[in-house]
Amino acid sequence: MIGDQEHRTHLIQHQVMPHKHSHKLAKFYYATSELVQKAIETALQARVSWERVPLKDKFDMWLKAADLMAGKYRQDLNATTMLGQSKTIIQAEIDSAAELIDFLRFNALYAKEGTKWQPRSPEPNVTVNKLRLRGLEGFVAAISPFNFTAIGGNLAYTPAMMGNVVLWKPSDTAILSNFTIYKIMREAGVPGGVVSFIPSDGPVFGDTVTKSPHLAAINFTGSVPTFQRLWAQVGENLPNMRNFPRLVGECGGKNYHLVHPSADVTSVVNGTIRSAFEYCGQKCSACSRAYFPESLWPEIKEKLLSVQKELKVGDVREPDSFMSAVIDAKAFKRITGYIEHAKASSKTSIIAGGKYDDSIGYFVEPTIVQTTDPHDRLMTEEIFGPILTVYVYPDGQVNSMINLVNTSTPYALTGAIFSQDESWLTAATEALKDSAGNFYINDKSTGSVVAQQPFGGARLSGTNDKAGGLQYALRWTSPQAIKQTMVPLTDIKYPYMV
Ligand SMILES: NC(=O)c1ccc[n+]([C@@H]2O[C@H](COP(=O)([O-])OP(=O)(O)OC[C@H]3O[C@@H](n4cnc5c(N)ncnc54)[C@H](O)[C@@H]3O)[C@@H](O)[C@H]2O)c1
Ligand SMILES: N[C@@H](CCC=O)C(=O)O
Repeated sequence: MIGDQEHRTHLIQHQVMPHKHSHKLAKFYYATSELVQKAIETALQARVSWERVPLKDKFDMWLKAADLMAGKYRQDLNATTMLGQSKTIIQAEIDSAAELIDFLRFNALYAKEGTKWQPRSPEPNVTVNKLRLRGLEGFVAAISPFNFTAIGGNLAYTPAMMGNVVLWKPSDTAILSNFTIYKIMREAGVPGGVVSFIPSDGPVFGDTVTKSPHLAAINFTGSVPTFQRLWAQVGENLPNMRNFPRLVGECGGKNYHLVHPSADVTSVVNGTIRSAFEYCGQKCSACSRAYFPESLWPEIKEKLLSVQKELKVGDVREPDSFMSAVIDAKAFKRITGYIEHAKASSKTSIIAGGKYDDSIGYFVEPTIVQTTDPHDRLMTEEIFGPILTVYVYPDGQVNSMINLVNTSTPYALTGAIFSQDESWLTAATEALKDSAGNFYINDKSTGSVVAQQPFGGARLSGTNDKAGGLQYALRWTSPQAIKQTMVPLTDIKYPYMV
C-alpha cells in the first residue's frame, strides 16, 4: 500500500503456512524498484502534512491502535502470526498481541516523558529558549524480520509516531500479520503515505532506498550479512545523500548459558530448554551454546534428555504443541546442514533429537549436541533453529570459561549465568560486561519484555539502540534548538569593552 493505493506488479507472493501442503492464506504482490521509488515520492509529499500533526494527536492514534489490538483485532493478529509464521498459541500471543501493544503504549509514554525536558537560558533578554523535536528530513526505511510480528510494528511505527514518513518492507515470511498491523494503524487514524507497506524482494528494496538522496534512516532488524550490506551501500552512496543516514540495526546472536558448579540444576534445565527450543530456537536471543561443569553434567544431561522427550513438535493449532515447523525451506536446509555436520564430526555427538522431515512441513526435532571442541562451528555460528550445543568443562576451569564465552564469537546479544555463589556472580557479571546487551542471572537468555528489559546487543549483534527502552523513540527525532529575543542588538562590542 502506497498512500491510499494498492499496487499490483509482476511478481505474486503467496503466504503459506510452513506446513507445506496447507492452504494458502493470502496473495501479495512484490514491488519493483520503480514502485519503491514512487513510494519515496509519496512519502516525501505526506511528510509535509504529517509533520504538522501535533505529537499529542499522534499519541492518541497510537493508543487507539493499541486498544484495537487488545480488543477487536487481537485474534486476527494472533491467528495470522500463528498460521503465517508457525508460532504456537502462547508464542503468538506474547508477540503479536502483547509485545506489540506494549511497544505502542510505552513508546508513546516515553516520547511524552522525553519531550518534557527543555534547556534553559540564564539571559534575561532571551524570551524563548527551547528544543523542538522534529522528524528526520527525508524518509525512514524500516526493514523487518520474520520472527517477531511486534518488531515489524515497532520498526515502522515508532519512527512514524515521532513525525517521520516510513517505507516498511516486511519479511517475505511475515507479510500477512504485518499487513494486519498496517490496516489497524490506518483504522486508528494514521493517514495514507505516512507508512507505505511494501512487500518486495530484499535487494530490490535495499538497493533502491540506499540510492535515494532522501534516505534519512534505516531501521533494520535481521541478520548480520544483510545489515552489513545495507551499511556498505549507504557508505558508497554517501556523496549523493542529503543527510548522513541514521543506521539502526539489531542483528543476530550466539547466546550462551554459562553454568557454575553451584547452580540450581532444575532452573538450568528448564531455562535452557525453553530458551533453546521455544519457537524452534528462531529468536535472536535463543540459547545456542551451553557450558556445563563436569560435576553437574550427569544430572543435567539426564534431566535435559527427559524434558526434551516430552516436547511435542506439531501443528500450531494443537494447544499442546511446544513447537512446530521452522519458517521455510531455506531455514530447513541451513539448520539440517548443522545436524549433518554434527553427525559427521568426530568431535560432536547428538545426544537427543537429530531427526528431521520435510514431507508435510519443515519439521526439525529439538536437537542437543555435545561437543569436545568449544570452537566448533556449532558453538560459534548463529544457527537460528532448534539446536543446542553443549560443552562440558572440568569444574576447576570455570573462570577460564568466562574468557571463552566472551571471546569465541563475534556477537554480544544475550547471555545467562547460573550460580548460587554470589561472589562468583559479581565477578562474572563484571568480566562478561561486554559479552551481551541483555544479561541474565539465574534466568534464561530469552523473554525480554518491553519496558522491563529494553532489548539489543553490541559487537556484531547490532547498534544496541534498545527497542522497548526510554531512548528509542527520541532516536527518531532531529532536535532543533531555538533561541529568541525581542531586544535589539545595538552594538558589536563585548561587555568588557563597554
Ligand atoms: N537483535 C534483534 O533484536 C533481533 C530480533 C529479531 C531477529 N533478529 C535476527 O534476524 C535474523 C532472522 O531474521 P531474517 O531471517 O528475517 O533476517 P534477514 O536478514 O534474512 O532478513 C531481514 C529483512 O531484511 C530483508 N532483506 C534481505 N536482503 C535484503 C537486502 N539486500 N536489502 C534490504 N533488505 C533485505 C528481508 O527480506 C527481511 O525483510 C537472525 O539473524 C536474528 O538473530 C535480531
Ligand atoms: N524479545 C525477544 C527477542 C527478540 C528477538 O528475536 C526475547 O528476548 O525473547
